[in-house]
Amino acid sequence: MSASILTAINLKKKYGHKIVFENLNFTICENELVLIKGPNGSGKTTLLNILAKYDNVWEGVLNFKNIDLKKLKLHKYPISYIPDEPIFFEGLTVKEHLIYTASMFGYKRDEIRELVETYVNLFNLKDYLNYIPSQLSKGNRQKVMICCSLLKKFDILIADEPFSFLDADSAKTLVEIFSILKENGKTIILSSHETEYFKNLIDRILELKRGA
Ligand SMILES: Nc1ncnc2c1ncn2[C@@H]1O[C@H](COP(=O)(O)OP(=O)(O)OP(=O)(O)O)[C@@H](O)[C@H]1O
Repeated sequence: MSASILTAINLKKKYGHKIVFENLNFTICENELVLIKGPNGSGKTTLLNILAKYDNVWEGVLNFKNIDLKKLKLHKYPISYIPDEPIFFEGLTVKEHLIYTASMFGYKRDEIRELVETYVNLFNLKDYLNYIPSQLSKGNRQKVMICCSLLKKFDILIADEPFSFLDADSAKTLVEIFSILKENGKTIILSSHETEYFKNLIDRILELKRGA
């Protein structure tokens, strides 16, 4: 059994008086692919946003290898996130997004060029490099977001409905990437209604109940 990488103790999230979840406890181990399941509105996106530091208003404890995640600054954050709705920088082209993202993680110039080229080819984004993401289709925007998230250095990759707008080839590519990440010891946490794509990679299911 691998060592634990992420531990949640008594997590609680509420919006006003509405409790999304409370007393939520779980441990995720290194190298696991964990599927977060639950009906619409059960709090999957809410939980992933908390894990990804997109949401800092919650109660409880979240530890990454015994380090309090709340205390880790963003530039040292070990989790990369593919959110369900892509978020981009105003006015930057696809190419600039990819280069800028990779350059924040200490890669050398040649490494950045090679990495960006690899992901651009994997997701067929070559024709869109000089576009602003808002000019692209939903699927291509999603692919740019996926590439940006993969260009970061991380121990854990979190993805919220990453297959939603992808065509079959891109979905297959993403599953292959998940498989390679797992081979390289990474941990993956994802929420998806399209489990058919990656069912063979799932190690464990974490089920959220409505109003749990
Ligand atoms: N900003 C917000 N303000 C108030 N309530 C919110 C907010 N965001 C989410 N919620 C509520 O929190 C609950 C959980 O929402 P969440 O989006 O996490 O569910 P989900 O499991 O991801 O749903 P789905 O499967 O539909 O994507 C819902 O009841 C939702 O209405």
